[in-house]
Amino acid sequence: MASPSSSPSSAGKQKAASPARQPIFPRWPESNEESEYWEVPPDHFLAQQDKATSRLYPASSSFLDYAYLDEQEAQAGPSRQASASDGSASPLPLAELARFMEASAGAPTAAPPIPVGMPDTTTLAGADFDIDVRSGFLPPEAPLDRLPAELPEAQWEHMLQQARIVGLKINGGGVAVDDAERARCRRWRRAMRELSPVTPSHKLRTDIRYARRGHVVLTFLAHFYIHSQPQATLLAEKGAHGSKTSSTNRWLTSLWAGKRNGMSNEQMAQDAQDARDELEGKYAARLPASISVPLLLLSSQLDLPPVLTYADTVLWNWRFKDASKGLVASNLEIVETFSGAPSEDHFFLTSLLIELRGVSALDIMRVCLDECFLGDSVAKRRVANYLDILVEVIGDLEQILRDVRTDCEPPTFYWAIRPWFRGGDSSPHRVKGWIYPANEWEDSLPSESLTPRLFTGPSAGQSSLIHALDVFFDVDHAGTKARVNRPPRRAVNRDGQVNADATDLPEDATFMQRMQLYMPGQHRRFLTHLQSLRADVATAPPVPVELSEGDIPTGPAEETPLRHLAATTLASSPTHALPKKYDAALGALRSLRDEHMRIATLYIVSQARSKPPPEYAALNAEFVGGTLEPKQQQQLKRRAEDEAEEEQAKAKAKKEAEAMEVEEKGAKGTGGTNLVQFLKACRINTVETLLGQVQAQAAALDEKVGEEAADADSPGSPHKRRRSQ
Ligand code: HEM
Repeated sequence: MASPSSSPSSAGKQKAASPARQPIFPRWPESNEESEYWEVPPDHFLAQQDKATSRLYPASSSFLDYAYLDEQEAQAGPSRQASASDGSASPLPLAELARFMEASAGAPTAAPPIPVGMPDTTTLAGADFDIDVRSGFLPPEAPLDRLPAELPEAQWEHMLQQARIVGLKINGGGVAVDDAERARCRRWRRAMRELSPVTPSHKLRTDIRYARRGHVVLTFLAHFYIHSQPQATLLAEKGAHGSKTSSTNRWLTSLWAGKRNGMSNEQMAQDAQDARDELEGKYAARLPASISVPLLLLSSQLDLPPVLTYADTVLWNWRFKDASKGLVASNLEIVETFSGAPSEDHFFLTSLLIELRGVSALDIMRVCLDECFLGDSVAKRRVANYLDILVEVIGDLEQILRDVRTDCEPPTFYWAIRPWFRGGDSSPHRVKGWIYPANEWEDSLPSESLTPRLFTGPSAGQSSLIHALDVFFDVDHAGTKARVNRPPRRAVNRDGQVNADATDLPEDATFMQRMQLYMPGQHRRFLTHLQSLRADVATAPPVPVELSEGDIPTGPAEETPLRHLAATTLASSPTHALPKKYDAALGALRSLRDEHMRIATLYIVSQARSKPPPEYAALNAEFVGGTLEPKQQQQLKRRAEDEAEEEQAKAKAKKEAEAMEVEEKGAKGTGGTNLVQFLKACRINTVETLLGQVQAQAAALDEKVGEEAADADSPGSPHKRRRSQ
């Protein structure tokens, strides 16, 4: 809470000082500012990504060298250099590509000057951050839903279409999948390996809509390729311990190899080898060059990691049902799914509709920020009114989220959809990380000589909208700020030095920060920009009762404009509506998180405790590639089920023992914070941002909702897994 000693005069001071104040941020974010904010450690995937790119194109630094690609491309269209507005032939920073495109498409290249002393909140819906006043974080035009046949990249579309025709199944499919189907899927994966990589053509390099579609297709192919392979772990583990399974399986594979299925001898031998290789996990975490080479390039261009992201599954994965009706909720449909199940469509659509409704939230944030910087009595009244509308909008977001239940079945979501999303950081049994050969030479190297790279799969936690709301209200996941009854978690010592050790950050903070790295570059920069809008706090920040002056964190602890205005208003006129409205809007955000937590409990935690439906029953490796009599199949199926049950019981006992140990130690997150704790922490961070007395009440309610799920934690919490990244 704003300390009464600091607050009464600060609004006045701020206003008085404003004419002399310089704009808080430049119109275009400076790259050094960004790199300061996002110090990417050398072993981070972004750094690795740059390395991979430079291996492929040695002349490039951290960005693609388009000149090199142009040279390579026989039928290049008008060269980039010729069309670049500055006439420079040097590599174009990739993050600038979209801006360049917008500029060349006739979008305004320069904004009118910002009056001195006023922050540039116009960019909250600015083209430079790829945010549109009508569509927010969604592109205003429907994304491209297919790369045209005349482009070389059409081969990716073809393979995606084939993936659906052969019916790729998660982990090779359950026990119901027959040999012929398995063989078809194996041949699809072989075709992916045999395909020569196509580097992005001129069209994809110069038209962002094409580049985005390319990323969508390649990331779907990547996840199809990795996750449709049979789970070979059981076999590998048992084989390593000399169990019979390995030899049984060899027998099955050779038995299967005796079937012709219309293949030549050579093809049969090849396929039998593939079946063995897949069972041994040879390709389990290694992308073929036909996917990884263009994916690394396009990812670099779009400033995204080379993995399926929220942008691929939601932001760029929709079309109009009827082009003439435009961007209205009832007129949108999802383009790509893995399972083809209506539940998956609805799952993505829920997020899409949230983004669409969120456009109003962005608009309100923008006008509020304008008013905050004026900060006079009229502005305060206006902000209070805008916050009323924001409560309604956030309420709508909650309703949309609640409605996910209408058409998305929890078991289908958990067993048939979610497993496709896993990134390389969360393969439950296999070696962590995926291998991305960066060129054909690397593709010929054995996996052991290449470094696996860790990426997280898509999560709506990558939605810039929710992050933007957090920043706007000043919800502090990093724990660097003092809040009522809460000292900053990242302590400042008596000498005033901030303990900047990242390992001290709570996991909810590192997760939220990491999620920003999976957003399209421009959206990430938008959040950085939004975070840079600080109230110019002339007076000392509030001092929590337990801390003395020397403990107050510096720098990052500055308040955001809205919170500052609300806090100073509370201090100077406790009955003013503004602080109450601020708390009410935060209450709506907390309520959204309450609902989200219920959803996560229903869709993940509860499902993880239940048995999978037969069609998704864990596949025993012995089924893979084997041809069995129905009686033998039954026997093996029973054995597989017994084993799965036994393993579940063991995992449960282990987890309980771990939980008890953690409780005894009173330590938090020794083995990584679990999913429930994580979501709960996000909600607590929201509650702690409240200014008023309602906080104690809200915290109590928080506990209650938390208890609904506290004892029901997912053994495979993705959050737990992410800790290793
Ligand atoms: C069936 C629907 C959903 C389920 C099962 C679900 C599940 C989860 C889970 C397990 C997490 C923890 C982090 C992770 O593993 O990714 C998470 C985080 C998150 N999810 Fe969802 N989610 C759903 C829908 C949504 C939607 C529609 C949105 C909004 C667009 C959303 C926004 C978030 C955010 C912002 C986080 C980060 C934590 C927070 O801010 O509270 N989720 N979700």
